Amino acid sequence: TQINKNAALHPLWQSELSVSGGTRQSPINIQWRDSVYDPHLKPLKIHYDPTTCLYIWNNGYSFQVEFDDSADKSVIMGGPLENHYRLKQFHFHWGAINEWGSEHMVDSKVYPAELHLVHWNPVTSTSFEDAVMENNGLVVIGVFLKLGAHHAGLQKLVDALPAVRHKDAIVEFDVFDPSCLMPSCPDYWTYDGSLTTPPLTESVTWIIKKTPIEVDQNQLEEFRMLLFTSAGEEEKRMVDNFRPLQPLMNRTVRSSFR
Ligand SMILES: NS(=O)(=O)c1ccc(B(O)O)cc1
Ligand SMILES: [Zn+2]
Repeated sequence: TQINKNAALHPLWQSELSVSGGTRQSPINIQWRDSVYDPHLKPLKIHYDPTTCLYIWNNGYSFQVEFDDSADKSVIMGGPLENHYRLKQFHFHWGAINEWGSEHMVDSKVYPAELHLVHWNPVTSTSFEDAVMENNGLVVIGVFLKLGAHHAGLQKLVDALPAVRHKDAIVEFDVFDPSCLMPSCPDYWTYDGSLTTPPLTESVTWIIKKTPIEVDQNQLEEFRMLLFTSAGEEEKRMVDNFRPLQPLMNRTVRSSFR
């Protein structure tokens, strides 16, 4: 398998080679012209219950908002999916500057940040942890962030970031509807891939939204004030927490739009 040229990006991935024998690793560069329109792809249906939001925490490589996934309250279905999937958490990846930060790219265009909404299949798995190891146990929706207008929905998240500045910090985050982070355009690409951080398991159906959401400079800069490090340690700013591009190998990216 291809050895990542710039794997020495971040301690988390420093020792990383492409998962030995990995044939469906993520992220990838989506070549628009090579994607294949699939008329059988249905519209994605999203029903998030804002009261299932639990807390926000700094896990040492991103900030993450966790949801109560003990019932089918916040679910997605349709699109390329055969059944419904439960929302477990969402998090972001971003750069030190606006010139890079996203994990996926579109025709080699990189965005300053990327949102991942992580869901698991309660029909074939009994828990998220099981689903991580299951073929197609997970669905991650990727949404690109671009520099532009202030995002009022995101600001509620941004206002909580100072409280989770250090690794392992956690703060209650009671009512939040992540649908507000979804672009209104229904168009997406979909392909079979993997987690982009260890364990890098090849269990993810990726759904990448074509249209980015806009956030402003101050909001991006708040992301960059988070720390990889715990309280008391020498401070390391949490930036560039994205994985290098992985080879497409024998995969086709399908599009829901012509
Ligand atoms: N970055 S990602 O969405 O591929 C992802 C999601 C979940 C986990 B995990 O729960 O370990 C790791 C990476
Ligand atoms: Zn991610």
